[in-house]
Amino acid sequence: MSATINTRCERLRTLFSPHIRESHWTRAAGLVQDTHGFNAGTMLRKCLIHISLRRNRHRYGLLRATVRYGDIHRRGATSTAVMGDNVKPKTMDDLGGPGFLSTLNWLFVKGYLKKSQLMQIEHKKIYGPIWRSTFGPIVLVNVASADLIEQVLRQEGRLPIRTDMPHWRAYRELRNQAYGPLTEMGANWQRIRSILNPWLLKPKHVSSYTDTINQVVTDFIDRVAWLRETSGQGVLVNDLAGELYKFTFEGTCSVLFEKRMGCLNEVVPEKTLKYIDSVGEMLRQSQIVIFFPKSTWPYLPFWKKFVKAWDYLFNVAEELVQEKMKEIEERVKQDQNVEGAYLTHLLLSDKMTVTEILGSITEILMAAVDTTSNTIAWSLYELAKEPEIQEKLYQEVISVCPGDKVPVSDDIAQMPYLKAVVRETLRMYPAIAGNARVTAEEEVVVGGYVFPKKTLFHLCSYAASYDESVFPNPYAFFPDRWLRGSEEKFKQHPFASLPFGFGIRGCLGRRFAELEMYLFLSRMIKSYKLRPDPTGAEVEPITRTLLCPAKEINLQFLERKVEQEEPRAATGVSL
Ligand code: HEM
Repeated sequence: MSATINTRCERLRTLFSPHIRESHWTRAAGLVQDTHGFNAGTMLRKCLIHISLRRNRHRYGLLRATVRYGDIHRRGATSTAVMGDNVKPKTMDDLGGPGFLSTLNWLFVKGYLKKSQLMQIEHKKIYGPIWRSTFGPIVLVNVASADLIEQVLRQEGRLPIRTDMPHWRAYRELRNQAYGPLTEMGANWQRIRSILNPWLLKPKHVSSYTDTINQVVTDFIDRVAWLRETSGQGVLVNDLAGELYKFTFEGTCSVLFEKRMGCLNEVVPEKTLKYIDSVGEMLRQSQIVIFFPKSTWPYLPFWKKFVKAWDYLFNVAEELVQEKMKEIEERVKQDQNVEGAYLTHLLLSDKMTVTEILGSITEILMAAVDTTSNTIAWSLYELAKEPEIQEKLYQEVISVCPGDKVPVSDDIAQMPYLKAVVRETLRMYPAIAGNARVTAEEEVVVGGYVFPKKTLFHLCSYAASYDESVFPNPYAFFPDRWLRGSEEKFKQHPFASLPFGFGIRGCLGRRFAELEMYLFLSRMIKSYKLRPDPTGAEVEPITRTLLCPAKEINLQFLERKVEQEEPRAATGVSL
């Protein structure tokens, strides 16, 4: 290494010594030697990116990380942390972005409160893929490209934190309830995830839920027939997302508690309807409460509604837990076998207190229902608009499961197009349009900026999954882009669409949700041809904490066995 570079190295080392470990430094210095002719600024960038991506080095290698960084840099996505020899790293204060008043203007005057997913795209156009914004007491750093999302996630630390969710946690403190996987943090979060994970994430356990899920799918198919006849002029199903909500609630309760709730009966129990309303209400109020400082919450009507909704969600879960405990006690008394499904395993394992189980079950049930039902609703909505894609899916399903054969989990492994349909739906309609991470353990470098510990990063998943440079023609529903061997799949960035999140803090219900969606779609497509709402109504997504349809999705279900002439004369709509 030349003397000049050595001197510069030492100067940079002094400046960044708290952030650079010896091993990182040695490696970065080696790189400078390899690429002589680079100036000290380039070297610094290499050092920083090396540090920021160090957990990445085994998988991608330092060279690729550096090349990636170079790409971002050339596109003007980040600002260099270097100013000749006067090296001054850029910080959060150097980031552009809307202040609090401007944010209020965007949300309440320009009307983005309900479509904040689109605000990600608009802000990215204005500020580039990294910007800072202020929401009441909260300052966050938004990252909206696959590269930058990767950089944040690779530095999430040993015990990742999504956000500290002060209002959700405050409810639990108010009512003396335990935190569940969504709200818990640190070592206790790790402990409860290690107990909750096996029966929801291990493939062999998840595939054991196939028959239970298939029974619920059968009931839903019957319900579709009933809805078409009673309220759909023989063909329509109105408010599909609402109907699917009942399906996922029933499916989740069957798997978690081995209990049928009667949600798919002709008359839906009052309790289920109230549960559905309470989840909606809690998510709506949650979005508003967070804008206000914690000290004002007790005086806010939004907070009271938020608390009331959570009370109901906890009450329903508590009843189910109590019931299961009684059932187990009875069986033990009668010397009967007490094997069972998810809740039974938790209760029998003795690794969590009953209060902890209640905290976790409430959150799991809440997290399971909206996410999966909306994703299925969007799949059906897109399939109805695209008869060719639907036909391709139908042909795949009947080639694996001809005649009356009901698909089971092993069959799904042979249905790549079905998986691509779900993947594409999740790209276009990610149930969580914006994920988050708080980098609690260390300072991090993202996009060439140095951020202090406890920075809250907003991962703009929606904007990233509509990035034209990763997904050409991003507004088109094109499942083929996910097929192995397709040209596009080859170029995709693995962090451009992460619908179930990432790493050890990733979705607890991913495998269960996927199985439920695959079984549902494969069976529905075998039974019915889908066609759009005869009125031609288009449905946009809105953000209500989760991404949801802005209005009812109504679709036509044409029976396949007795193929109907389409379109139905009564509708007068050409398809
Ligand atoms: C299509 C369906 C679903 C989608 C798109 C989805 C998406 C997500 C995402 C993006 C996260 C955040 C992960 C991260 O921060 O990296 C998450 C977390 C979570 N999900 Fe899901 N989810 C779905 C279904 C489910 C189901 C069915 C369950 C339960 C059976 C569930 C339970 C959870 C829980 C408990 C967490 C919190 C995990 C933690 O913080 O440790 N989800 N989900």
